[in-house]
Amino acid sequence: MIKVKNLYHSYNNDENYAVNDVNFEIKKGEIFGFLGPSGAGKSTTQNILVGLLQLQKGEVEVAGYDVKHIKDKMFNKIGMSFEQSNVYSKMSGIENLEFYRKLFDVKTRDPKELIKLVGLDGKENTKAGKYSKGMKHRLTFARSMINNPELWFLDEPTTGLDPSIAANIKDIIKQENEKGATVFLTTHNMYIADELCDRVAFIVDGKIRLIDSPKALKLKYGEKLVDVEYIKNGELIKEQFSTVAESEKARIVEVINNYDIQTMHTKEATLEEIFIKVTGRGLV
Ligand SMILES: Nc1ncnc2c1ncn2[C@@H]1O[C@H](COP(=O)(O)OP(=O)(O)OP(=O)(O)O)[C@@H](O)[C@H]1O
Repeated sequence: MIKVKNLYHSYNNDENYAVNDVNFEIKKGEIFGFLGPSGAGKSTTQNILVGLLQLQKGEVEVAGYDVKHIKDKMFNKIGMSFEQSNVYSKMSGIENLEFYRKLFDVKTRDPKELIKLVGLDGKENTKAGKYSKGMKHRLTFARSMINNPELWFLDEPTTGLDPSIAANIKDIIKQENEKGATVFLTTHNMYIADELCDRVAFIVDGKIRLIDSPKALKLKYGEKLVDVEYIKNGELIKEQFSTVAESEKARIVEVINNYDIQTMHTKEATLEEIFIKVTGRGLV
């Protein structure tokens, strides 16, 4: 669905690259997370992919189109929901969607259905200029789905939303993906990436440091430990065991068989910890 080969971009046309020899491929049906701190080169890469920035150097294919020669038809296949909500403030929510759907020459979705899906029903006739930041964000998100995109670019789709609305947005992303949409997700948020992505790329200083599935990364970088709390002689005991060392494995079984277990947790590395370990950088 996306092929990127030896991609470079310099804003000043010098050797100071915002994107520096980036390579990756995204298969149909994948949710691919592009993760990195501020200034890493995420937006620059994404903007080249969707034609907002001109390709300077490298090869980029998006939904079967070479972005060197972008055809209008490519936009029938893609959807974009970026962090800066750019809705028309003098139009209502529903008018924004009705207006936008006319730009496509493929079958589009019913604006009322989309308004409901993102929880803006009851506010569909209010001018978008009167919407809160989160509501504008949801309207932009709904708008990005109007052409049933095969390839969906999402930039920080849950940032600034309250937890229940963010959970709803995550569910919609999962549902659309199950229906076949390929997702390119740009974020600093490791939790959403961990929950949604089939694979993630870590990008820092314009370079991809690693691409893998969150599960494989956790297996590779996670510590094989388990924290156990149990009651012994009326006292709460906390102990940590290795799940690899034979003697400690036997001890876990012994504790389970003989004492009242209160809590038991594996010490799985978070994506954020892995990011720091791999790149030596935090995510902000
Ligand atoms: N229009 C521009 N002109 C000059 N330099 C720019 C421009 N846009 C971005 N840059 C620089 O390019 C580099 C990559 O920026 P980019 O916006 O792609 O990062 P990002 O990972 O998307 O960051 P954020 O998470 O903050 O959006 C940064 O050093 C940034 O300062």
